[in-house]
Amino acid sequence: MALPRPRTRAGADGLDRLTAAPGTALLAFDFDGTLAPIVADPSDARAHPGAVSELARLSPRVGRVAVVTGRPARTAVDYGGLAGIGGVTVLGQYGRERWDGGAVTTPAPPPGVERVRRELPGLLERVGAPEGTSVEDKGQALAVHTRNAAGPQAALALVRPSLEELAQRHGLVVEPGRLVLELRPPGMDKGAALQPLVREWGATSVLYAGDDLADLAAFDAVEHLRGQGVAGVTVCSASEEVAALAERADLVVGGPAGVAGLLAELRAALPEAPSGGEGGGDQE
Ligand SMILES: O=P(O)(O)OC[C@H]1O[C@H](O[C@H]2O[C@H](CO)[C@@H](O)[C@H](O)[C@H]2O)[C@H](O)[C@@H](O)[C@@H]1O
Repeated sequence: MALPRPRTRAGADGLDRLTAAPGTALLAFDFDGTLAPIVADPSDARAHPGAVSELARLSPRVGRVAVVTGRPARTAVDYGGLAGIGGVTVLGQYGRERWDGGAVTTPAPPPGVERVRRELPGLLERVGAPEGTSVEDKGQALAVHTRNAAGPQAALALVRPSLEELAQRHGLVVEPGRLVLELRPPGMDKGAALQPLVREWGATSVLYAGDDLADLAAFDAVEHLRGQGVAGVTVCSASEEVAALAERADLVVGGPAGVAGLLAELRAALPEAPSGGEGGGDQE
């Protein structure tokens, strides 16, 4: 299969420049919904096997690979099998955490997180959150999931006003996602996380793939970087749950399996890695 042609001129230029100079390309990916198929229980999420194996093969052929996720960095490393792949950086919790093949660097969460942790169970009970609503405690943030409620969208709409009030009262923001509302610290987003990586590695091109609303900030960053001479391609890992990314992206592929396919096509378009270069993990 041939590498697909982005539907925008800027995206096509971005992909051309990436394949012409892969050694200074940054490939960045969201985790859930992009590298990992969406599943009912967040703790069951694992990267698509094809995506992981293609990342391992691609990593030695490009400048750098990054995963930019709302998950804790360590969770993405473990669920993604990323510790076995060299040249990968993981920015977790929307860029508050960083893993580079070693320990995770993470700041202390602001005090509002602990206050929200204490108040959340009582609040969900008071507003009548239906059975199946669950809380994922990520240390730096708390996520309220409704995927397993009988009416997931209605449940989300029911709890949203109270969660917004709670977040605001404790200096947090609400990050909406796929049948989830996260209460997290302000001041960081995936775009603010991505841009310093591009500068740090002197990337001349960047590809960013995502599936959810939080990835729009990274799409914004790619478009901003184009204005600064960094070529860019945005990729939507499409689903029936989110329309906004497909409308914006240069390339649209069918979920994590489609991302794996795109990575295979990209690899085929790049020169071979130096011998022995593929798949080696960073030292932990
Ligand atoms: O930035 P991401 O890597 O996309 O992470 C965003 C959130 O994804 C996870 O929730 C989503 O995936 C779950 C597992 O497939 C699914 O059950 C849930 O409905 C989705 O919203 C994760 O649990 C969150 O912590 C992430 O922030």
